[in-house]
Amino acid sequence: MPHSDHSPSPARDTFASFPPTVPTAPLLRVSLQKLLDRDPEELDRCWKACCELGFFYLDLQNTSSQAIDGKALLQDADQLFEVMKGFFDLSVEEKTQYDFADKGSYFGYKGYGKGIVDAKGTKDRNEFYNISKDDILGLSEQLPSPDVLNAQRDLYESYIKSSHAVCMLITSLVSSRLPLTSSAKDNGGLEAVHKLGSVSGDQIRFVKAPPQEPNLKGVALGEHTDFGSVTVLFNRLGGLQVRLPDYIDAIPPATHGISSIEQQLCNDGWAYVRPLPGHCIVNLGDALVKFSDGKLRSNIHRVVAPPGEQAKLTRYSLVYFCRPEDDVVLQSMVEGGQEDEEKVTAKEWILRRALGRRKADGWEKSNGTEATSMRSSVKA
Ligand SMILES: O=C(O)CCC(=O)C(=O)O
Ligand SMILES: [Fe+2]
Repeated sequence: MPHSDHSPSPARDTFASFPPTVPTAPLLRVSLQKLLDRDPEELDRCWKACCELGFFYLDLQNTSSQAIDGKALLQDADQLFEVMKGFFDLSVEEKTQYDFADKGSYFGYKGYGKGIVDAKGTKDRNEFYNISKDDILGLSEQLPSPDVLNAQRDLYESYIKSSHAVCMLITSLVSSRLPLTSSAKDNGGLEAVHKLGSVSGDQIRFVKAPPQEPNLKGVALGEHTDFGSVTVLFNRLGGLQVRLPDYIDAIPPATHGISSIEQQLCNDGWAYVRPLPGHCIVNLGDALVKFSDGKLRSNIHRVVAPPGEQAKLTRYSLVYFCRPEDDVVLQSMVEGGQEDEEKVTAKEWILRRALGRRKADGWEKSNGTEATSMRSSVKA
């Protein structure tokens, strides 16, 4: 059974083995320290990445700031990779006790094959465990969770606070550059709708994808845009792909040797994201597209089998999703922005999108801002 395999776990050194044979996405590398220092060039580069691709690397090394300690965040992430392995090693029966989808919640466990990856209802090939920020910070009731995870609440709290701070740094940068309406400015801009201490759908996600059959056009996690505002992602093996807009070219492979399946997986603008040690990947979600009336980009991405020799390894990833406060209406906050007919709150939006992907016929209803993501030019 794929979800109870004991294939080798990736250690830090597996970062080095990303193959030179596949095209990769040219994500900008942005320095956290320089952003904290308000380095004008770095702020410009980060803003550009948010508008053009909506994905960039954030270098967390060598930060000396009290505001956000990048090294501590990296250490928390390292520890959480171990914690999640301990959890995923539990029996399927035990893990399934923590699936709360039938109670209308996307927190807790999602078993292997219990989500869909396309409109045809094809089953996913990964497991998730979602931990609510509000649960950990005592803003909501504590959900049942297994002992192996309960023991780590202090670690989650530390990771949540640092990741949220990273998200707020990005949020405040884009808030300062967007032409916000005067009422949005008076109300405190984008930061004011993402307060750590307010009730929201913010969450940690643990992901495990076992090795996929090599002859399969395997998609572990179907193409999607993220539902919320800013995502902080740690992965160590390849497999994440972004679908590049037509104004951004992939970095060609350094050497020959791409497999025919990998080649097919790079059709239509798809390119692999190379994991970088010491960095997280930051990407923007649908809520920022809506608040900015499409000026910011929430790019389509998916997870396929890791490329090359990495395909034999089990892939883990760790995510923090920062989302608007539950009762915030997802609508334009910029001058001249289009009025959305539908006044949907962040809570309704996330529930619709997250739980729709758990139903065989839920694909269309659970779509987000993919159409905006596939537009062919940057909005002026
Ligand atoms: O595992 C990854 O690298 C990406 C995961 C992801 O996109 C998600 O959970 O939304
Ligand atoms: Fe995602």
